[in-house]
Amino acid sequence: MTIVSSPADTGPVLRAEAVEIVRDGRHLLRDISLTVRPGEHWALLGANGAGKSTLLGLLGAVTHPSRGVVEVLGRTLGRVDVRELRSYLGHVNPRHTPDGPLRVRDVVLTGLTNTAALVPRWTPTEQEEEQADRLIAMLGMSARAEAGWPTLSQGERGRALIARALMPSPRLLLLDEPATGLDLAAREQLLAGIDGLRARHTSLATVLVTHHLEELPATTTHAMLLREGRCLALGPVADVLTSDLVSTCFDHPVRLIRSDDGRWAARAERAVFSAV
Ligand SMILES: Nc1ncnc2c1ncn2[C@@H]1O[C@H](COP(=O)(O)OP(=O)(O)OP(=O)(O)O)[C@@H](O)[C@H]1O
Repeated sequence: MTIVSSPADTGPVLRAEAVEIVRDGRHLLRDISLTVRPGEHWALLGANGAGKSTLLGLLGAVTHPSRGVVEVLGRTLGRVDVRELRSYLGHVNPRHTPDGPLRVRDVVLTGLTNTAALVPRWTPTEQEEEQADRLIAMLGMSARAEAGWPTLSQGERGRALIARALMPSPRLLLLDEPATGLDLAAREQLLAGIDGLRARHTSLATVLVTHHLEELPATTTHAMLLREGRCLALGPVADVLTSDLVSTCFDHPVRLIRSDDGRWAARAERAVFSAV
């Protein structure tokens, strides 16, 4: 599989400059600037309501900024057909609900038309069918390819939705809390799947939203910390994922631990009570 088909194949995959989003007179995002290059894997972290999903909506060409500039795959929002632009992106929304009694392979194929159901009178080519089967295999789902969507576990759905998002061979994959609702084994399988995907497709860029550091794949290269709609810090993970910055971000003292396998864990700092 080649992950190359999109406008403006060179340069940053995403660029936001001095972006603001205002709704009902309230700033949901303020002064956000960010550049994502091919091969970078960003984590977007912040407490509930910090603005992560709002920012991902901008980066996925779903919404427009109130002020500032957003370029997605080299195209400036506001000057481009966003529906066409979106067809070049992979966007994994764990709340995606397929329309109708679809099998896993059908749901993956709907990634090509970016629809909830199979488009009437649309028939995938042989190559597209093969692509779907390759992606299903890559995400470890071959044994469930013929299964009906309602019979899947949450973890299986998560992996099938990543395969769906990869159908248009995107250069950019956006993942909105992909581990939500997964049990321990399913989460670990999902993270291994994301690590494997990044290793195989070295120019793919990803942005993953979460509020749990334990849900970050080891291959995460960069992070942005959002707090109350503002960027608290951004850059390589070694600079940004520190106990001090994460404590400020979540308004709670935490100790950050990075284990030998490259994964992170956060522990709340306990208050020390002295005996009287
Ligand atoms: N269309 C809208 N109009 C008004 N307020 C909105 C709108 N969309 C989101 N908000 C508010 O903007 C803030 C940021 O929401 P957002 O969903 O981006 O946060 P988040 O960081 O993804 O949170 P969570 O971790 O809880 O999912 C929240 O206070 C939310 O209520």
